[in-house]
Amino acid sequence: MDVFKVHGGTSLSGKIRVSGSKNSALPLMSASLLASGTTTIKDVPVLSDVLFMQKLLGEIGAECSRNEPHTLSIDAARIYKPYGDYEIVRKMRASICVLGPLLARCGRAEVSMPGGCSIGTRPVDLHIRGLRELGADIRISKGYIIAKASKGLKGKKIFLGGPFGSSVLATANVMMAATLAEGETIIESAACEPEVVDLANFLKTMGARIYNAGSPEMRIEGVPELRPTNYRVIPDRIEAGTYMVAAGITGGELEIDNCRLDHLGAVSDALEKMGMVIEKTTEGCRISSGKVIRPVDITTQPYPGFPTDLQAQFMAMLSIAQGNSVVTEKIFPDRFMHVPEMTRMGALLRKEGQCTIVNGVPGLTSAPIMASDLRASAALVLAGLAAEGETTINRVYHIDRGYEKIEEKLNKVGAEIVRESA
Ligand SMILES: CC(=O)N[C@H]1[C@@H](OP(=O)(O)OP(=O)(O)OC[C@H]2O[C@@H](n3ccc(=O)[nH]c3=O)[C@H](O)[C@@H]2O)O[C@H](CO)[C@@H](O)[C@@H]1O
Ligand SMILES: C=C(OP(=O)(O)O)C(=O)O
Repeated sequence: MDVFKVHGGTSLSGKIRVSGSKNSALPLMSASLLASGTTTIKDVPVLSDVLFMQKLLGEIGAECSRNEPHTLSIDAARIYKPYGDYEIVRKMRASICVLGPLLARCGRAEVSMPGGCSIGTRPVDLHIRGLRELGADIRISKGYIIAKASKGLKGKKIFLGGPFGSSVLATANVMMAATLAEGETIIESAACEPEVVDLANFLKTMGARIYNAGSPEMRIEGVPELRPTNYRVIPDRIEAGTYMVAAGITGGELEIDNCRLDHLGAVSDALEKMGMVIEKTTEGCRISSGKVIRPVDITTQPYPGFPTDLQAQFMAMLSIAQGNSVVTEKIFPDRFMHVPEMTRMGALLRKEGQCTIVNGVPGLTSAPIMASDLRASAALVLAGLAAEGETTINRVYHIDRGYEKIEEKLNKVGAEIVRESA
């Protein structure tokens, strides 16, 4: 298992390029199963999650190949096994996204209950409820979701809200299945995340009829079939937000290319309140640190609210702010695995229910620490960049799920991170 040795204390400066979005690319790859033929997706990041999805699609029968490093071709002419094996699906939450397309195209699917980051309980009841509403017969057996729709799927008005609001991947699954259903589907309480809109745009280029994606009430008119397409994935807003924090936590200045500021409204707002200056550039943005980091309260919410996937990274920066902040997690109330690790680095954090109170300290100190999940790992890298001395981060395989060459990108702008095989 690889470890990172992060030598902190240097201000970052220079230009960094954000990769294509992981959370967009993965559902797009599954959606390519909806059409017989070869779909090409550009700007697909090279990540372990993408490799897992390629493996899963390959076992289903769709051949994946990369002509260029970031261009992925998926030949879904034949599907010989509408099946998602536990050994792959347990590794990655997004693998549940093959369920809707397989059901719509083959009339049946058998997919293991998914895994993903250890960030608390992650049920799939909304996925199942949505697909059942479209007429699928679904049962759970031995950890597998077994779905059948021998007479096809039928459009319907479906309420997809759960106890924590909308669900990104349940919206994706139901939307994909509904593209080939008979008649009209309306998804109420649909997720509005940019990745959902990207998926809708992708499906539209395949011939799907989708209206109002990005609003809580989305409408889909079913069509008899979809065709393969060529498409470019949107930039990864979470990776961009992570690099914005990297500039702030090191008192530096970064130009961030391939970044959509319009997807980062709540994030930019929080950073500006913390004293950062953000300017739009043709390729993305330039972000410069203020004289001090000011505290700010953050509450994670569905888009356009503050993203849960940046909560840990912001906590790292708030831990050295001049004052106290409250971080409230409203999407995954237990997503605080980074708290004990940051505490080992001298952060003053007190968890109370779904909040963590952050008492800003003048600086962090290095320590051996353990990455527990993807975004917690990124947050620990950021904390390591700000800390005096050398921080050793164990289990960085988590970070390889969602950040392409993070150490190379950060080292180019002045960081000192060494990857070692332990
Ligand atoms: C691959 C991918 O895109 N992952 C993202 C996606 O995950 P994912 O789509 O799995 O997250 P959801 O949007 O579904 O989760 C939102 C909330 O709904 C709950 N819920 C979800 C499904 C369900 O059937 N029942 C239910 O109660 C969840 O426990 C959570 O409290 O959105 C999350 C929230 O923005 C992000 O943190 C993840 O990075
Ligand atoms: C939680 C994440 O991923 P997943 O949903 O695949 O676990 C993430 O991208 O931060």
